[in-house]
Amino acid sequence: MSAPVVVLVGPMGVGKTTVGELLAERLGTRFRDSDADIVAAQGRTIADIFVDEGEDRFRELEREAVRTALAGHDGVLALGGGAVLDATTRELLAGLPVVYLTMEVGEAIKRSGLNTARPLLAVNPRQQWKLLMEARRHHYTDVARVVVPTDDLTAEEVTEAVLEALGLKQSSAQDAAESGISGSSGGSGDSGSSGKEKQA
Ligand SMILES: Nc1ncnc2c1ncn2[C@@H]1O[C@H](COP(=O)(O)OP(=O)(O)O)[C@@H](O)[C@H]1O
Ligand SMILES: O=C(O)C1=C[C@@H](OP(=O)(O)O)[C@@H](O)[C@H](O)C1
Ligand SMILES: [Mg+2]
Repeated sequence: MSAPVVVLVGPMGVGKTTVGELLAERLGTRFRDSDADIVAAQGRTIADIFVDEGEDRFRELEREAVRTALAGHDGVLALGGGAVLDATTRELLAGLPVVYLTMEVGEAIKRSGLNTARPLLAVNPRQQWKLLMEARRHHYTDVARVVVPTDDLTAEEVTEAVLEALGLKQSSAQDAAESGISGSSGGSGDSGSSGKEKQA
């Protein structure tokens, strides 16, 4: 049975979809996103599913979408921000290379606050985001192998930090060997922001 090489979790707008695509490119593997799978299967937007059938129904669809993706995908998988609310999903994530992308509330509002595609933030986004994080933060932490803060980083920088945090980044010696450069010294100027192992 295949298993994803990276699973991204974290709040709405933190960059799971964006960084997931970049990671898949860097790793030469495929990208999958539970929200996109739901939209494709349902032929409706996430916002329409929430309006037509409510959040509970969306969570059911999400549970099945995540289960299917976890069982049949060996690339990078981005989950919707609320997927970790489901206990079965959290169990399925045990032992996998799960990365929790984090950001502060101000950054969250910049990235997604005014985006009506995310119905849970449509009204009073700052307060909603804080409430959601209070309810979810411990789940993200529980399922994650590593935590990668994303404030003040570009999506490309977050991608590098994720690779580094999971030990998937080639050393500069390997990079140099593959690109035919010998006697390399010094890095690319890449600094800081590597992910940290989650505290027990
Ligand atoms: N590191 C980043 N810095 C600034 N903006 C970002 C970053 N990562 C993603 N974004 C932007 O934030 C928005 C939400 O990103 P997205 O990947 O959809 O997040 P998620 O899938 O976690 O909800 C998009 O407009 C995206 O371009
Ligand atoms: O956090 C959530 O409850 C949600 C996050 C969204 O995905 P992103 O985290 O990719 O924005 C999407 O699944 C839906 O709008 C609900
Ligand atoms: Mg997304």
